[in-house]
Amino acid sequence: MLTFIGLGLFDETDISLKGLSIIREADAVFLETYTSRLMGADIPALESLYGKPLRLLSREDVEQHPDPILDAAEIGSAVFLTAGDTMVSTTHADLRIRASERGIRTEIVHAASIASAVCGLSGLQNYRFGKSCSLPYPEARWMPTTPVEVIAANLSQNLHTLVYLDIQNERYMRVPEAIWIIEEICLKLDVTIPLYVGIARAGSKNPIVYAGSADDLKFVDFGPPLHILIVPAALHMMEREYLERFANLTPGNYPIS
Ligand SMILES: C[S@@+](CC[C@H](N)C(=O)[O-])C[C@H]1O[C@@H](n2cnc3c(N)ncnc32)[C@H](O)[C@@H]1O
Repeated sequence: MLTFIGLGLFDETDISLKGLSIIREADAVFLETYTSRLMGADIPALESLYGKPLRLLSREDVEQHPDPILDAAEIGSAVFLTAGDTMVSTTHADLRIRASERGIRTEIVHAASIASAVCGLSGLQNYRFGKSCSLPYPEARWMPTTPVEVIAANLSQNLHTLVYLDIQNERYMRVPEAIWIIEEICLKLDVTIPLYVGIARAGSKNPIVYAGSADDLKFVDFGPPLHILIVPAALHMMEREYLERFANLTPGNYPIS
């Protein structure tokens, strides 16, 4: 049996009671830390809550060499843990398919995801989001323009864009550096983004949400990671009022629908 369990957004207390009891009964507990992280909990805190040692997995372990996970699930009960919801913006559907091909039963225990948390924190309506994108750190001369192409396509259809920010080992992309990168790509593609919403530490006691132009947000201190960015389409009246109340948006020169 292989159970995919979401850990929620910030620390060890964000897991569901259902998820926790399955982990406590499990024979093998795997945790992947490359798609997202619980920034408010370290590995010893998780192990102490679960009463189990964790086996940490890299992207290669999951995507290229998943046999140790599947072997454990074949002979006993294995759990596969991910921050957020295990099946949101991750590649874990592939692992579930591989398990099924080997005749291993699977189940999912859902959890809060950044994809839904951003709606509550920003007031931007869930049904108005288009395709999301990921923003990688540029490397040497490599700076893919795809994220801005996705944003521009969404803006042309009056849809919001959720931009996931890169995580590389202990390096976490912050909102201001993401905006610098996006604005540089915008210059190349001749795209204008009038408004951004930056969010830090969703699920913690002190999430930060700021809305403003690139020039406003490039210099805001959002504090420690994780961070995420939204490029809103033209705002509905209630979205605008929400951002003014909860995200320091100053009434100004941005599109209203
Ligand atoms: C690829 S997504 C994985 C989403 C995860 N499976 C979920 O359902 O929440 C990871 C990215 O989402 C953003 N993110 C995840 N959790 C966050 C949080 N608590 N606060 C702010 N941003 C977060 C970061 O940009 C991070 O790099």
